[in-house]
Amino acid sequence: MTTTEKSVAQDQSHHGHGSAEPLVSSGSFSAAQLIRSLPDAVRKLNPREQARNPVMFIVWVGAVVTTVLACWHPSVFSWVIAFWLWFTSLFASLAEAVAEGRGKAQADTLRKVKRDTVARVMDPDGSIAERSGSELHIGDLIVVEAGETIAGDGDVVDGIATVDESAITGESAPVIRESGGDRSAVTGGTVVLSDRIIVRISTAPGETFVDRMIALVEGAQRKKTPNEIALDILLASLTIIFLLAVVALGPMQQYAGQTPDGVKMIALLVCLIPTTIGALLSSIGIAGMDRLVQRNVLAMSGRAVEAAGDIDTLLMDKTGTITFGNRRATRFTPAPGTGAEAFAEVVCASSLGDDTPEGRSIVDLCRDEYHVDVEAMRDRLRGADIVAFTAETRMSGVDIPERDGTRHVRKGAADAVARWVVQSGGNAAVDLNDAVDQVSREGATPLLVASRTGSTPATVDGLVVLSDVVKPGMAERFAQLRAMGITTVMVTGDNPLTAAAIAAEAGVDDVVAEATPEDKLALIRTEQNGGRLVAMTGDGTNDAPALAQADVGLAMNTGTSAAKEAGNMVDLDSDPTKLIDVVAIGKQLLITRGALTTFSLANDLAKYFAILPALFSGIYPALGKLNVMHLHSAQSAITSAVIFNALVIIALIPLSLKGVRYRPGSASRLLGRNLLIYGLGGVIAPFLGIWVIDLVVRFIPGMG
Ligand SMILES: Nc1ncnc2c1ncn2[C@@H]1O[C@H](COP(=O)(O)OP(=O)(O)OP(=O)(O)O)[C@@H](O)[C@H]1O
Ligand SMILES: [K+]
Ligand SMILES: [Mg+2]
Repeated sequence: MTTTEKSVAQDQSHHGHGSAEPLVSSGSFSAAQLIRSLPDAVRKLNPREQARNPVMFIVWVGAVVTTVLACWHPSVFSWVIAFWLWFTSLFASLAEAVAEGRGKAQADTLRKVKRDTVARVMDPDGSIAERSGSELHIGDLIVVEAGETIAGDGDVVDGIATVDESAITGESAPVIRESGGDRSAVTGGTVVLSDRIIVRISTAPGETFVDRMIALVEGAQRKKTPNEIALDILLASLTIIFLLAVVALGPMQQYAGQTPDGVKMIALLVCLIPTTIGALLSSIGIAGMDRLVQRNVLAMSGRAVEAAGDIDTLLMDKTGTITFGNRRATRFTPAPGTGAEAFAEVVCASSLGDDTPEGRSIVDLCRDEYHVDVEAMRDRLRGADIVAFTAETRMSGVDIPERDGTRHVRKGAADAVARWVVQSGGNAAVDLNDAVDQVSREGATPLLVASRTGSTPATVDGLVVLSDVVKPGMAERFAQLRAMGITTVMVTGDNPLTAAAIAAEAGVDDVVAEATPEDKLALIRTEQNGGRLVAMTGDGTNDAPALAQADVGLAMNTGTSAAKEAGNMVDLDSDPTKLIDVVAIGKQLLITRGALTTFSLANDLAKYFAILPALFSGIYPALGKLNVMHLHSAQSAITSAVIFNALVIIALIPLSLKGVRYRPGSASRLLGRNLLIYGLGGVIAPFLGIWVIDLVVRFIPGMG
């Protein structure tokens, strides 16, 4: 076994792990995190930071004004309220600081990966110059050999190597990176273990994958999602309504012959406005992203995480996503009348210029099994025109100038080659059709090989069999997706029979074969026009348009740079069924936000009714009868409410970070259950909490 083969085996076994892991890892949380984040939370109390959150900004302004009033007319009551309003602001900042703090350690680890490396840059004339990794430009070609660190992100344009990506993926098994195929992307900071590759730099220093990962885990570039903005607007509107309602109390009190008390009115306002969800909203979002990072998925936008929670359809490509993606030639079948050796010569000619992994595996088979003199063949093909493989033509080949006219050789998908044969007046309906179907039904990929010289009709020469292996554990994971209400569709450029065979083995719901990149894109648009949210996973450059169009575009880390750039998520483990976790985490995020919003609003409403009787019984004695909890006085009631309001934030930080439990099931039942727990709980909690706090607060001197 060569090093390369050995690591392929490791690569494959490592993919298998994913299937046995739990559905959603609940985030960790410890009280120590609260203490550690305290300095950051204090830093967040500056007005610029506070102004980003309308609800909490009102609390902050309230705390400032109350402090001024307390200095002006000092009283125990004013000072107690001022203190607890500052605590409210601090607790809210703490929620965000704790959520952000969890990414900081990870960011520090990643920074170590980013240390500057010297790159050997290949100039157009072939000479090599050493340059610092931070001075690389897009398009530069760098040479990396065994034992060296890759200086920047890019695609392998020449060679094949095993690469240690553990610094980024945490996975110790080396992976293969090679030119030409869908496993060409390399990440700056990873280490080449064997062989030598030439990499074309695809990202500018400072904007690399690791840079983006650091920004992501630190939450530095976190933007509010449209849903969060909508909720912010709703909360701000509620805040304005309550502000007006509280201001209107002033004249009412004056009318009743009392001087309005500024501190009391500010305290009442803070109790009424939705501070709980206002304080926890951003930490819920950050925690969602963080949970994905824990699962080795990098989400480039919060919007994608939310969309994942509502996905209806999942599209996947076949090779490299459902299968391992090292499609290799395993046997040749010549057409009747063509000799095995003659056929191997033709196949070899068609593949010598084909720089895809499939093409190289064909040349290997020609040399090893059919004893073709590959070097002699290479010499003979010097003046020939290479026809490179494209996903549109689904063919590759070569045009060789010969004495009696140009000899055209093509190999590719059976339907594409058949069309090429018919176009030149040849007969594609050869005796190989049964063999093609047979190979396809096994789930292998048949490539037809055909040729013609000058203007004579083309003939089919034979068949190449490419084999690939379905990643283990697919069927049960797709069954889980089905239970979540998600339809799985395999879209592949391969022929319908092969596609159907692999689809059956992998257990997907639907399959689309012979799809070009445009077809994949069109399929997503059709789904989206039908009002469905679509996720796409893929690894190839030909998947990039679809990855960009999908609501959730999950690119495999093994894929090409183009795919990783186009998608809005990257799975470092390159496991398409990871989408199950992504969906679960997205759903959990939406559910958690819904639950805490329900709780917050119910809570505020209940607080109002809990303290109203005690507050106004001085003005309207009849209200005193409604003071069912026998709160001590107006002052103690409002103080208790403010304290309760602040403590609720602290109490709910763990839930906002860990998320509400999510199990696949009917959405309406889940909604009903959450309304019951968080709606009813939100109504009852303030009555209990304020009653208990009031029992203590009443002993503070000056509480009436
Ligand atoms: N090097 C090659 N030369 C000629 N034909 C090829 C070559 N590689 C693949 N093909 C043919 O082209 C078809 C499409 O390949 P492509 O890699 O574009 O598929 P795809 O759309 O990415 O689908 P998937 O990745 O799911 O197989 C293959 O099924 C195969 O028949
Ligand atoms: K409140
Ligand atoms: Mg592909």
